[in-house]
Amino acid sequence: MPDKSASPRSPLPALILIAAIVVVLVAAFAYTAGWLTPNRLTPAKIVGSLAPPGGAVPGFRRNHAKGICFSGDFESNGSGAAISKAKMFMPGTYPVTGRFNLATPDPKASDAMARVRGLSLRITMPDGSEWRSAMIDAPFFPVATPQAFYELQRALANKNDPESMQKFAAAHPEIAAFGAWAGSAPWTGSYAEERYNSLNSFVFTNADGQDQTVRWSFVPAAKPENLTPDELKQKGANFLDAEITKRVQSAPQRWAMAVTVANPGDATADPSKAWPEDRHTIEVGTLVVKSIEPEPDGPCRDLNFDPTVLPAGMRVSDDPFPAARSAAYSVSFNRRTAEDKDYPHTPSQGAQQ
Ligand code: HEM
Repeated sequence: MPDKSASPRSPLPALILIAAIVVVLVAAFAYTAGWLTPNRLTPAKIVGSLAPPGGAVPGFRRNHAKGICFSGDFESNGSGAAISKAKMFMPGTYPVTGRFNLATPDPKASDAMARVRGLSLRITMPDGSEWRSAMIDAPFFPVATPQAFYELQRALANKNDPESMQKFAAAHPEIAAFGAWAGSAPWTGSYAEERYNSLNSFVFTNADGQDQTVRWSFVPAAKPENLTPDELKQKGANFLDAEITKRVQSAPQRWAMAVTVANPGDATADPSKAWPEDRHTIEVGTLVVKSIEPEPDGPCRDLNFDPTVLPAGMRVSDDPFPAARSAAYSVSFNRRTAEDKDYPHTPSQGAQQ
């Protein structure tokens, strides 16, 4: 018989446990939302910092907002298989969707004002795997960390403190080399005459399981013809789009893909540090740009050239940028595609990330 005189079990411990679980869940949510760490750098904050003076331009990329799409092929010569088992390094030809672009958050910026030009690529392999990459023509990045990139945007936008950039440069001396490059490097008159660099480091793994840390560049076949400052000034605001459209109509344009392997001790986690020129470099194939399509009707508009979309045989390294970029590009992609009505074109196929 049950002992009716015994007191019923107290519900208190169960209630305390439930309350504790609720507290942990609320704390996890608050942490994720950044409420407990207001100074933590979030992808939304970093993307917010990229707005031009008049505010973000709805419907457009939050950086590298001005650009033009292209289609073409990657012709692999097979040499890349020695360092990566990625399918795109097997001998063969693989379709490419890409975008030439300018490093500005303003889609109406004049081409003569944008110092940095970019090349974005998506190579699709027969098994459906993809390689995406977004490179620039600078030989190194202005800053060493994603946090410094955010602080740079804040310093550039800080109109209340005339010394904000001097203070930034004192705290981030690596920016001096970039300033020297930006002030002295020649300007060409064509996207086709630029060399584009990954700057970030990645790890390639070959079929034998050997890892090597690498960077890559796309080296133009076209000879760079430098513009004088006067010639640059006389160019129209959109001369680069007009030039590349005409040039590709008359002949496909080519870039050799060169993969550079790090030596032990090279700065793999810091894209503001170029590696010495003598590093082992393998030419693995050729990018052939065959047609140019305006961005509004083009296949690149609703692509996110997330640098962490990598096939088997490639992975991110100790470089913190690709992960930070991936998170920021996703915020930018989500914002711009949600603002579709503000962009001068509605894709019939819907957005793809
Ligand atoms: C923490 C550092 C960085 C941040 C926060 C950042 C942010 C962004 C954002 C928000 C976009 C627009 C993405 C979209 O809407 O699809 C973008 C595009 C781009 N970024 Fe970055 N970026 C960073 C570093 C870099 C680096 C290191 C490179 C080159 C080595 C680079 C090259 C590009 C290029 C070429 C594009 C154009 C991509 C396209 O055509 O869609 N960025 N960046």
